[in-house]
Formats: sequence, structure tokens, C-alpha cells
Amino acid sequence: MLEVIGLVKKYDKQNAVNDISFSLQGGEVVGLLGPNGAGKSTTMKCIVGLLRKTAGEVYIGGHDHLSVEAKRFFSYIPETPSVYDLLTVQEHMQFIAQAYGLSDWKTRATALFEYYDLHDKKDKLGRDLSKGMRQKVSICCALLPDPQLLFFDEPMIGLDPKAIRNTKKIFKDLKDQGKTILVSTHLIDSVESIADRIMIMKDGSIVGNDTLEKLKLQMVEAGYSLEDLFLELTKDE
Ligand SMILES: Nc1ncnc2c1ncn2[C@@H]1O[C@H](COP(=O)(O)OP(=O)(O)OP(=O)(O)O)[C@@H](O)[C@H]1O
Repeated sequence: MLEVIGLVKKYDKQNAVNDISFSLQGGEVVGLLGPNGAGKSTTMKCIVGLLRKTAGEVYIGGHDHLSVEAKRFFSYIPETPSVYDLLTVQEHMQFIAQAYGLSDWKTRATALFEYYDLHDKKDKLGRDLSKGMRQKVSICCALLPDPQLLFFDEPMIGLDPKAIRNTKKIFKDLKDQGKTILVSTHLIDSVESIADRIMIMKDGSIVGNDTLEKLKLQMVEAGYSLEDLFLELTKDE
């Protein structure tokens, strides 16, 4: 579903992403973990085409990531969900439907509003939404075209415990629907319960990449927790 080969991103002379390669199979949920500044957001933004990569190749659904064909496969939910101040929640969906040329989107939008508890908010303006609601609107907009692959950048930041629990449930449901998900975070426990695989980034490189099952096995043998392993792999020399 996603293949990243030798991705490099330099800001001036600094290598923010340092020749990384990885892939995601269809239906896999992968957590991209790393401390602040590790390069997670830069990696994601290069993959979705918001930042120009310095080198490397990225394929989505077998297509170059910048092609229209690739764009039909995925949605990206940014760290700070930005909504249009003067569009209502319903108008956000209409905007996405028109941009993607979706017919018969209203039934799907209504179902998404029901599911994400936005039904009574559908006439609210973007500027009047809380951070949690903005995120839900952002997720509904992302799901309206029914993408197979979803990128979430730091989805738990700024959410209260209830909204964090809801977001975890959303991941679980999307996983059950067979979606492929890459989620970047520095909050380990936010992905521990849903990720099939964890990739750990440090200083622009991937320093750990394994299934959660194998990682847990290694951790139990070594008497570690996932947090211990994360701190060990990302510690400064
Ligand atoms: N626009 C930019 N110009 C110059 N350097 C940048 C820019 N954006 C990010 N960087 C640098 O690139 C490196 C990777 O940053 P990035 O935001 O990708 O990390 P991150 O892992 O997402 O961190 P966080 O968890 O804090 O969001 C950091 O050293 C950062 O200072």
C-alpha cells in the first residue's frame, strides 16, 4: 500500500530525514514513534506531498505519491486540524465532496456525523468548534472519499482524556474496517493498543522497526516496557 525508498529531506544543510526506507501492507496499522524533532512530521509531510523531498521514491497503491492516482488512495489528518472559520461542519463535507467529485455523499456524511457524534454540530461554524470537534471534522472530511490509507500526524496532542479515548476507538474501528494507517506520535501508549507494528525514529533515521508482538517478546525477555525500549533506542550517546 505504501512504499518509501531512500527518503531524504534536508532543510538547508540539516538532514531532517536521513535516507529512510519502509513499507506498509494493506490493513496494517503502524505507529511512527520518536522524540520531539526526530523527523516524524517531516517524513509524513514528504509522503503526502506537502513538503518537497530532497531524494528518494514514494509509492502509494503502486503509484508515484504525487500522482492523482496515488491521491485517490489516501487522506492526511494534520497535527493541527485546520477548519475554515466561516464554513459550517456540513459545508466542510460539501466542499470535500465537490473537490473529489463525489456523488451521493450526503448519506455517507450523515452516517459519519452520527458515528462521530457531530450530528447536532453540523450547522456550527468552524471558528466555533473546540479542538476535539475540529479533529472530528477533519477526520470526517478525510473519510468522506473512503480512502484506503490514512496518515495521522500526532492525533492526541491537545485532546482531553475523553477525546483521547475516542480517538483510540476511532483507530480501532478504522483498523477493523481494514484501513491502512500510519500514525505519528511521541505518546507511546496512544498506539500501543492498536498498532500492528512500531517504527521508532531518532535524528531522522529509523532505529527500530518490528511488529508489536515481537517487540513485546523482546521486551519481556529483557524485562523492559515499550517505554524503556523507546528511551533506550532514542537516548543520546
Ligand atoms: N521548516 C523547517 N525549517 C528548518 N528545519 C525544520 C523545519 N521543520 C522541521 N525542521 C527540523 O527538522 C527536524 C525534524 O522535525 P519534525 O518536525 O519532522 O520532527 P517531529 O519528529 O515531527 O517532532 P515533534 O514530535 O516535535 O513534532 C527538527 O530538527 C526540526 O527542527
